[in-house]
Amino acid sequence: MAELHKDIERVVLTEDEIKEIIARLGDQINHDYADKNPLIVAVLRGAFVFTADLMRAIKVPCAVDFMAVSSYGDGVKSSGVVRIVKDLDTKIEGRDVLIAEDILDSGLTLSYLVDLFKGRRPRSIRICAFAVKDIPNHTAAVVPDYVGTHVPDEFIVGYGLDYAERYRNLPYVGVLKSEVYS
Ligand SMILES: O=P(O)(O)OC[C@H]1O[C@H](OP(=O)(O)OP(=O)(O)O)[C@H](O)[C@@H]1O
Ligand code: HPA
Ligand SMILES: [Mg+2]
Repeated sequence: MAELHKDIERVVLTEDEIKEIIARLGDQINHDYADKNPLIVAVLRGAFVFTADLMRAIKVPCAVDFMAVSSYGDGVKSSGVVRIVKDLDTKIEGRDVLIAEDILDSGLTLSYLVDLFKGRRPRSIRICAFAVKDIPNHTAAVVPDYVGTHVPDEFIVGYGLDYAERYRNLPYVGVLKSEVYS
């Protein structure tokens, strides 16, 4: 277990727990895409760590492309507006698209991307979310096809997830001490 960063209140997912999640998601995807050649779309920046691990657990032929969007900026709350920073380079018409996302929180980012991609006429479109935040009395507009784990309704960092671009490099997921952002 890596040494705990001084800004982390507590660990939510250890490195070992993350490994188990990746192995399970890989098994599910390998089963469901056995005769397919999916295009994995990593949603940058947050999903780059998760996607790199997930790709190595996927044994079927697959390709990867990157879509960079941003809605949180340097804060802990969504701005409510999803900004495209970088679009895909791949034409997705007729492709089996699998979106790899680090976290589904308000659901705004994923519902925006699904709507955008649907207009490009892929053969299928599915979502693999590493973490889904359990927000009381909130029903997200999208339901992922593959869910790594559920996380509590707190701002978390690590394993690709940032606060103001920091902490993405932590190998575990943890809750940030509130004094860091308040
Ligand atoms: O469900 P939502 O409320 O839309 O939140 C989830 C999105 O927010 C984060 O991205 P962010 O905008 O912080 O960009 P980043 O990936 O570059 O950190 C995260 O990586 C997801 O993409
Ligand atoms: O809890 C979170 N942490 C980091 N980035 C995020 N983007 C949405 N929710 C979160
Ligand atoms: Mg972010």
